[in-house]
Amino acid sequence: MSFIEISNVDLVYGKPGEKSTVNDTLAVSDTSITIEDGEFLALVGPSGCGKSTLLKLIAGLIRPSRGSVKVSGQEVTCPLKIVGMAFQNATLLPWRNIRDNVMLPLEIVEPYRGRHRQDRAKNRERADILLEKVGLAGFAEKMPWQLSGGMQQRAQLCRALIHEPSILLLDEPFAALDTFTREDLWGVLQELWEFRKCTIIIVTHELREAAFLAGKVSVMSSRPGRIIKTSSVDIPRPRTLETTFEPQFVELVQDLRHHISLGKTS
Ligand SMILES: Nc1ncnc2c1ncn2[C@@H]1O[C@H](COP(=O)(O)OP(=O)(O)OP(=O)(O)O)[C@@H](O)[C@H]1O
Repeated sequence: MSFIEISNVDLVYGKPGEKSTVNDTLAVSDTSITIEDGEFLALVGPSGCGKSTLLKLIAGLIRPSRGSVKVSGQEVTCPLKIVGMAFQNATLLPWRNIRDNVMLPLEIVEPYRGRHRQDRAKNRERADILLEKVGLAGFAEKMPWQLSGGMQQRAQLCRALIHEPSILLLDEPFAALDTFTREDLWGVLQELWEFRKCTIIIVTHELREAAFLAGKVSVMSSRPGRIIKTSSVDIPRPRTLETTFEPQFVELVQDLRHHISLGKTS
């Protein structure tokens, strides 16, 4: 049994509670994939092929129209508490300082929620450890608008990890950043994964990002999306920017690009 098992899943977006119509969107079709505990998987594919939909299915935010999604052998039927998520734009609350933003999930997710008041000092310490890990020591008391986009994205990663989720889902988390900041954050995320060892699934359009970060990269076809190829990234860690110029890395990126082009025409 794998940690996450997606088996023969179809997902149709339609009007809730209404019969299916020709206007419904078949987002993913007959999609299967398994992900092991502690694995770092990247999902790549053409725009609109259903990558974010797969993340939502794993998080339990939507239910498959057909097939099954299981985590730890259990069918996913509601939003999972063991999931942390981060998206393209850092959505930090502007009226809270960085530390209080990072601590937000502890006020919402059980079992932390019930103990939040008595554990406040301990939780502050947990937030500060994570902030230090991503290079934001000393910024805990700043407000979000006092930080650059890259720094806000670092804080968002801390917020996604504060409740120690077993699964971290990242939907194009660095897409809004410039190339240099983005490449810096690859290193930060790689370190966070080494530190926490949770299962990470990242959706990205940047094939170098996928190859740098992941242990396995799955390519999806155009909509209705399905997995057309999964490649292992057998490049030793920790990976550095120099790694991205090595022949093995360049070949992998070219191969991924080739399969995405094939998936567009299939
Ligand atoms: N809530 C929704 N209602 C109706 N259709 C939707 C909904 N969410 C997504 N879709 C459609 O489902 C398809 C897959 O969308 P999804 O966001 O999963 O793709 P994606 O691969 O993540 O796209 P991108 O790379 O452009 O972000 C798209 O055609 C999209 O328009």
